[in-house]
Amino acid sequence: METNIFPNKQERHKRFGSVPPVKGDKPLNKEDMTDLQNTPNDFLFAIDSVGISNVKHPLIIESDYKPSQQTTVGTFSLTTGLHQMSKGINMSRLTELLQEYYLEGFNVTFDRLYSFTKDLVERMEQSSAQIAVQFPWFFDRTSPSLQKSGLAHAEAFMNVNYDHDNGFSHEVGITVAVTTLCPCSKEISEYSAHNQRGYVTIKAKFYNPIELKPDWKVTLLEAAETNASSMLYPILKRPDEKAVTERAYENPRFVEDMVRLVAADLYENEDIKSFTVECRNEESIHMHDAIARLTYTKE
Ligand SMILES: Nc1nc2c(ncn2[C@@H]2O[C@H](COP(=O)(O)OP(=O)(O)OP(=O)(O)O)[C@@H](O)[C@H]2O)c(=O)[nH]1
Repeated sequence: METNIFPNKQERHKRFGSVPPVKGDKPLNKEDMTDLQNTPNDFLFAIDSVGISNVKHPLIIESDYKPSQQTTVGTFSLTTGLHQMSKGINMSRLTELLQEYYLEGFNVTFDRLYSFTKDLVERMEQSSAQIAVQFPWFFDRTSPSLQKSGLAHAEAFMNVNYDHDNGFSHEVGITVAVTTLCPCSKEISEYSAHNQRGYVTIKAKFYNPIELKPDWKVTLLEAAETNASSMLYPILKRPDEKAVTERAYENPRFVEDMVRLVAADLYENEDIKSFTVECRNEESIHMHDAIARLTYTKE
């Protein structure tokens, strides 16, 4: 092949429209640049939350199911309140703090998230801060008959807020995929019953999140899966498939049944203060979904 048939890279860029930078008169050093965000004035309103969302970042989670520790990818939202007299927050400090926590090994426990929001309030010189993180959680799952092991996953989230006046608040949750078999279809048909993949979403608040001993992810996962027609499995051989099919037939569930049965388990759990349960079935004999939702707060 003939070499040097192209102009060099700089020439090529020029040919494709690149131009040299203008000789500007704006300052180049940080200390000489205007700090617009920190210009004080009356900016009419205070703001509840301002910051960044859709931040992808690795994090560490621990679990009562195997693997007991894993690195996964979180999608973060990092925000603070903003005083009426401040024009803007210093957004670079949000990812700066995330990097500091990452270098220490960002293990997303309640403890660490509480500490993060408090650090954020100080760093941002505001009186409230919020962190919200959503991540896939992987766990070992063995098939019901032949005990074939594989990795399943659920989507989990943790939200923590801190403000000077009210302290900390939190909400955590999980979305779990399950099988639901239609009770009506089973009742009216000579044989078979249609079934579908259902998505159970549980949001919960705990009385004492910092001291919480059992893994909240496992608590919520089990509430969803043990009340479904069947849980899902990554690997199923023929004896396993038979077991799952028959178990689903023995445990038919409407979306209404799902949210009520899951709610009963959460009600009985003494660590849980309030919860919301939603079930969405992707109907296999319709083009639409069936949905139900239930919210409960203990006295
Ligand atoms: N407040 C605000 N910042 C934005 C907005 N859009 C982008 N920015 C960010 O502004 C950031 C730079 O601002 P600062 O964090 O205030 O930088 P700085 O003043 O050098 O940081 P400090 O030394 O910590 O005060 C960049 O990361 C931009 O992404 C916006 O709508 N509002």
